[in-house]
This record gives sequence, C-alpha cells and structure tokens, in this order.
Amino acid sequence: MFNTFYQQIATNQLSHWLTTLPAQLEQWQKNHLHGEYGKWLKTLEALPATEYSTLDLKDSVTVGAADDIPEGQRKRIEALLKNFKPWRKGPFHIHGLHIDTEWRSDFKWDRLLPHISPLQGRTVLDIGCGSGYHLWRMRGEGAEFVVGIDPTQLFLMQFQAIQHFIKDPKVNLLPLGVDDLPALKTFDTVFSMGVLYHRKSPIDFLQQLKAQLRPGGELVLETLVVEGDEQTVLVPGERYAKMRNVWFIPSADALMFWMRRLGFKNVRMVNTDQTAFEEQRKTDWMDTESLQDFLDPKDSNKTIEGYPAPLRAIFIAEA
Ligand SMILES: Nc1ncnc2c1ncn2[C@@H]1O[C@H](C[S@+](CC[C@H]([NH3+])C(=O)[O-])CC(=O)[O-])[C@@H](O)[C@H]1O
Repeated sequence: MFNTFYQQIATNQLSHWLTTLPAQLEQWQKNHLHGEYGKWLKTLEALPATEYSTLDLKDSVTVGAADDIPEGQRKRIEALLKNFKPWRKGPFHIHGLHIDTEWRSDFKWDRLLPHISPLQGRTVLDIGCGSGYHLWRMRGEGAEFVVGIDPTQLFLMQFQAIQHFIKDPKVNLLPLGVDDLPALKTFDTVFSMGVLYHRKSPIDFLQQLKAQLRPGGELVLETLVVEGDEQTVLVPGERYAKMRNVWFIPSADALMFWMRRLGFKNVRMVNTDQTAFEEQRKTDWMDTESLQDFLDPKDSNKTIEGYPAPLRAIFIAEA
C-alpha cells in the first residue's frame, strides 16, 4: 500500500523519512492490524474501476458525475462503502453518490481557509486527519504533496476508498500516530485539528507539531477551548460530551501562551465557533449518537455533563 509513497518521497524534501518509515510500517503491518482489516481490504478490492468525467477538490470533494456509471453500479458502490460505517468526516460525492457524513468538515475548512498562507506548491502534513477529507481540500488549493497521519484503521479504509476513485498519488494517508513521527523539520504547513484535547500531554504535543515544520513553516491548529484567561484550563471528569478521551481544554489565551512559551512566532487566533447541530449530526452514514445526544436537552450551551458546550477555535503560528 505504501510503495508509491516511498518512491515519491525518495525524490522530494521528505527523503530523510525513508531511514525510519518503511521499517515502522512493516512492523505495523505485521503486529498491529485491526481484526477486520482483511475483510476491509476485500471490500476495497471489490470497488468497481470507474473513470470520472469531472473532479472538484476546490469547493467540495466531488469525483465523477452520476451519468458516468450505471445506476446498478452506484448502488453497488453505496453498499460496499456502507461497510466502512461510521463515516464521520466528509462529505464526499462519488459519481452522484452523496456520502453524508456525521460532520460537515467543509464548514471547518471554510472557517480557516481565508486565514492561512496559500497552499500552492506546498508540502503539507495533517496530523489526526480522520478519513482525510481536508487532505483533498488541501490538494484542491494547489498543495504539491499532501500527507495525512491517523492511527484509526477504519479511517485509512475510508481514505483508500475515496482514493480508489480519485487516483491522485500526491495525496496520502499513513496509519501513524503523532508519537510515531521523527522530527522531520520539513513541512511548509502542518495542520492539526481536533486532536490536542485528546492528548494527555498537550505541551509535548505542540512541540511535536513544531518539530515537523521547516523554519518559518506555518502551523494551523484547531481545538476545543473554554472562556477564560491565560491560566484557565478545563480538565473534565471521566467524560466530556460523552467522550472518554478528553484531557485538556485550555482557554484561547492559555493555549496561545503555551505556544509562545514554546517558541512559536506570530501566534494568533483567527476564528471561534460554537458547534451547531448543522455541523455535527446523525445521518444514514453515521447512525449512532451525535451532538444532539451530547448536549443538555434543556440547555444546548451545556454538555450533558454540565460543562460548557463545544467551542472550537483556530490558531495560526510560525515555527
Ligand atoms: N496519537 C494520535 N495521533 C494522531 N491522530 C490521532 C491520535 N489519536 C487519535 N487520533 C485521531 O485524531 C482524530 C480526531 S477527529 C479530527 C479529524 C479531523 N482532523 C478534523 O478536524 O475533522 C476529532 C475527534 O474525534 O474529536 C481521529 O481521527 C483520531 O483517530
């Protein structure tokens, strides 16, 4: 699955990654495959080969038109892709099939795009990229080479399914966690969105992000925040909005204080947004609980546990 990736990085600014990456991914393939992995691969292999008449990655992720393929084939694609539920991050449009994901990840993209340095010609990394929705949008903005990492293997399958139709070797997802990355110090832009609050050690995490950037490279960081001053951080109890793995939710000022303390330059917050039901909801492609079930039914400004409801902020800084 990764040979084309190795071939490509052999000739670009990432070639030094070849000293560790192949052995790491070989280990992963030997020892860490999900129990369903073999079944998932069969599903991927069963996807029909199609040719697309149109491709849009600039305003959406849309590959092919409805009349490129017969109706029966679209039904077959739908049935196969439903094996990869839950589809959380999207949406995707494949030959007229709308994968209506839990999240409208395009909303987040629209919030950040006006504020970042143009991606044209850049080599970019997205840490914790989920199904890779934003990887496609980065490529749509002209990024030369796009790498996402995410340790959740189902999301790798979802990515490969979309890649099956788009067929763009410049867009890649590797099944790694942030701790698996050496200090590559080479990316022009590093994104990490929706990951910091899952980390038990957010300061170390910020340092790991910095270590992926070339000097002067740009970090785009998105995370949950709370209201408060430089010294305010919420460490929720066992759950936050029913999520078990939430550790640190700083105020925007506290987070910017940490970033400056670590040597990031020109740190600024460019957007805050309280998540609305239109952005995160139950769909045919993710039919278990969603935001509606995570908030207090009597007061949507509170989580079901009584904490402030999810407020998300986007930060930009330079290494
Ligand atoms: N150690 C780790 N290293 C890297 N990623 C990890 C790790 N642990 C978990 N993840 C991944 O981080 C992603 C977080 S989701 C944000 C998706 C996208 N960025 C978005 O902005 O829509 C938001 C949420 O689930 O709260 C998941 O895909 C995990 O698999």
